[in-house]
Amino acid sequence: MLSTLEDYDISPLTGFLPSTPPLRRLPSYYEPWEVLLDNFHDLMLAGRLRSSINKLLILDTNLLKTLAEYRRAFLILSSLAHGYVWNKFDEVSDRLPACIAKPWVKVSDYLGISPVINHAAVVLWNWRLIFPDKPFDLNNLATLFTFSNTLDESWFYLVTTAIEGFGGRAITAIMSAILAIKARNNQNLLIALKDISSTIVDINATLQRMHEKCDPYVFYWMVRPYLNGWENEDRLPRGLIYEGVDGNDENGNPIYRKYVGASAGQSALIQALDIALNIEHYPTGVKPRINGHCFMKNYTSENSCLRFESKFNNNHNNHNNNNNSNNNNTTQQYPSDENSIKLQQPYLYKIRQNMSGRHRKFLEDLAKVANIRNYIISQTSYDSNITTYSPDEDMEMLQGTNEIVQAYNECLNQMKNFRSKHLQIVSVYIVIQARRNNGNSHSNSMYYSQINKDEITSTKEVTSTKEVTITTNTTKVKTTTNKSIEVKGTGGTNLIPFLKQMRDETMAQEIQNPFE
Ligand code: HEM
Repeated sequence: MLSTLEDYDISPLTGFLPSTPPLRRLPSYYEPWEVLLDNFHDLMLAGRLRSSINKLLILDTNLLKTLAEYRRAFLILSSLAHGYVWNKFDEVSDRLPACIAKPWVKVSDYLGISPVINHAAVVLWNWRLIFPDKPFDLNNLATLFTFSNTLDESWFYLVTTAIEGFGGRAITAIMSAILAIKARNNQNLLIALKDISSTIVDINATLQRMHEKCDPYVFYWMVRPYLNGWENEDRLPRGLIYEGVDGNDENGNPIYRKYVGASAGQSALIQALDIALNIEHYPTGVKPRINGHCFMKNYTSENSCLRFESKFNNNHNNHNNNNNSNNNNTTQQYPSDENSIKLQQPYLYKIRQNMSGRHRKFLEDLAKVANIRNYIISQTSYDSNITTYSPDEDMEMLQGTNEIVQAYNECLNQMKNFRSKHLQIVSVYIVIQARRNNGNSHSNSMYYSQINKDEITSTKEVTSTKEVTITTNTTKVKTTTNKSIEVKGTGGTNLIPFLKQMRDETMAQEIQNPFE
């Protein structure tokens, strides 16, 4: 059973965003952190960000009192940490000094979140209202911090913040749908489904505005590098040392941690919609199978994959292979009991560690009660021969069910539209940018296009497949001689097949309307 939204730190008005704008300054004890953030860009430009951070004293996190203060502390420490590690004017650092690492781990523990930059830090807890007396709206939002000090980066976060702002409506409608099903009130269910789909329409319209003020070049080359984590990261193959936190292993070597960085894929809102609508996602290259055997490699438990088959025999398990560096036995993620958690897209589970603990708990609890699709299917099997209703009442019920099926399918359709638009965005903001590095310059950015060529640190040819891997300071691109390109996502995912499958799985849940 679900607790109250408040227990999950969700607002019926603002969803996963805090119900009041995030705190803009910590109490005076934490002024050294705040001052460093105030001067972040100047210090970086002057080549003094790292040396200034190195001089910080280790501050005591016990003086943080409220949730808002913890969130602000998380934003500051994440920004300073990622600025320290990925500082564009220096070599990448594989160690984070204790003055950041120790408080960051403590604050993260409190929030139930991994100590790495995430969607919550840059989107949920990184905004203010320009006119505080005016409503929450994309045209009334500003960011608190950006790495690149560009309007493009602000816009990238704020479009996403505005999307999260629809979370209040979406979650309220989801809760209404669940209550309506409990009360077997189809009229209320219909209203709730229509609310959900109209909310997704607004989300999609907002997503479309990304192009207005966020230049793909700026995003890819000046922003994205700072959002990287230290897992599946060529420049930090062992991860990052959190000094003063983990100590050394039995051989006396420092212990490294690995985490994936920030991605809007960590939006609890989108995952909540998927869960509520019973949209199921599977490992890339795997599709459900009604009866049969699982052909996936690395699965020792036959039970855990009975319902699945490999779609592409040799290209089926990118996400598993890429995302289990802390977990050698891939079967551990999936209970063999099919009636509990089904075999799911592992990356989506993994990135829940980058959501706050209470939001993660909401998704887990929601999954236990989400039954909209099954309920609607049960309604479509209504048999007029065995009811005692009059023919008129029968007809009314059939029409009602018909409308509910259509309303549910429309929700799926809007989720598919979201994913189609998102795929276009990813192509423009990532894939085309990655290709640009492969020889083409950017007309407006001579300086950076020059840097990009200079940044190429190695190329490796795999002669059998004619693949060339180009490694730069900011990305890794695998290309073939005919210029086709494979680009990785935050979690090391082969992102286009992953995102396309996510889109296709959305419509796979469409309910056939028996009344049409
Ligand atoms: C310039 C804009 C954007 C870019 C370049 C982008 C890029 C990506 C990439 C590369 C992934 C693959 C997984 C990963 O690397 O984590 C991804 C996944 C995802 N992104 Fe975005 N994204 C953008 C904007 C947004 C926005 C505004 C949202 C809204 C919340 C969003 C929601 C998602 C979701 C939910 C996923 C998981 C896959 C899915 O559910 O279909 N993205 N994104």
